[in-house]
Amino acid sequence: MTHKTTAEVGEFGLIDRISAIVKPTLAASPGLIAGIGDDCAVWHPAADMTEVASTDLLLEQVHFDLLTTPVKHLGSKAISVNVSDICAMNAIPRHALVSIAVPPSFPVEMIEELYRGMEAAAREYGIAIVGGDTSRSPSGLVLSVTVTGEAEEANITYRKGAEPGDLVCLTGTLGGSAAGLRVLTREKLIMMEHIEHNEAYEGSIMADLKEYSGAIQQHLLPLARLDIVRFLHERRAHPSAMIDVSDGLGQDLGHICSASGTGALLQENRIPVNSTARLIADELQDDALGWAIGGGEDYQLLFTMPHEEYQKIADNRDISVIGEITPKEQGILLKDIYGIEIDLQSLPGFDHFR
Ligand SMILES: Nc1ncnc2c1ncn2[C@@H]1O[C@H](COP(=O)(O)OP(=O)(O)OP(=O)(O)O)[C@@H](O)[C@H]1O
Ligand SMILES: Cc1ncc(C[n+]2csc(CCOP(=O)(O)O)c2C)c(N)n1
Ligand SMILES: [Mg+2]
Repeated sequence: MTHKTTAEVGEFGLIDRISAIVKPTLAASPGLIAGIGDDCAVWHPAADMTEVASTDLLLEQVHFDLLTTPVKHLGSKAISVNVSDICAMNAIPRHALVSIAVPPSFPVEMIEELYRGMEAAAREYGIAIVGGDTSRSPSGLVLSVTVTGEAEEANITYRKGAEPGDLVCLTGTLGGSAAGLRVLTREKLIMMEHIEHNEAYEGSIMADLKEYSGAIQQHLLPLARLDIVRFLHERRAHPSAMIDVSDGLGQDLGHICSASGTGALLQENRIPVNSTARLIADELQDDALGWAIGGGEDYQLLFTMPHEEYQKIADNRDISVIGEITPKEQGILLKDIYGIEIDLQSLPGFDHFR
């Protein structure tokens, strides 16, 4: 592969290349009037729909390590984590704006690969990438993605709205992303040690990561649960409150409970822990349930629903009932397999400043 520097193509040359890569996504926005190339993107929202918008930052060494993350995967993940926030409002994602700050040493081909990942994810979710911003970064790659979405006003689901007696529901499994990150970090450290001691790092000493792929995939390429949002719409089933699990089950359930003014009681034996995470926890002598509760980055949907409403979706094997909403005074508790109740808020979740 040849390597061009950003200095060779210049800012506008780079934007032209980016524009060409994301062009196929524009077909997803029939209401689009102007995409990349003017001071603003312009589109017609669908009639009678309410707009939602969300933005998230991804920083090198905070959200990703380029030694363990293929840039194409990173591009897809940057789109997915934002689409996940739109899904958490029970809305359908429509448009994305992507801003990047790039270190001068970063080859243009890697930026193109990053955008190929974004384009693939955008196609998967049916959203159009319609603009962004480009800058030099003095240290590390920075990505900022903003996604808009649409929903009928009555469908929009907030963190508030949970009521005592509602079931607490969760899509998919948890803990996979944290487990995947642990394996990737371990492999990186082994590689660095070999380099430090001037030893070859070759196939014979590289771990076979195949058996860990379920967790590594969950970490590098999480999928926003737009499939579940579409399913809820099809069944006309309305969650009373919803959030996506980005910082860990304990903390994100805490957000639903504090916004709704409720407590919750979860059953440990009902929490669907990723099976590869269990395998990895055994090997690393770590705790897969701890990753499920506090690891974060699984991007599953956590929602609450009255019993009658839940009957509309009870046949979906990918949605687990993990507990119930309780009055605020009862706290936010996890009943473990021995029947002992643990304060979920006392378990650590992800916090950028702690
Ligand atoms: N710097 C900021 N300025 C203004 N609003 C902010 C800022 N940071 C966060 N917010 C707002 O605070 C709320 C909570 O943000 P937070 O980032 O915790 O949620 P999230 O994006 O759903 O979670 P995650 O970032 O883990 O995916 C959101 O409404 C967000 O728009
Ligand atoms: C290099 C590296 N170190 C640590 C982590 C773990 N991590 C980073 S952000 C986050 C929560 C969601 O972030 P946000 O709240 O900003 O959406 C988690 C669990 C990682 N992915 N890569
Ligand atoms: Mg955020």
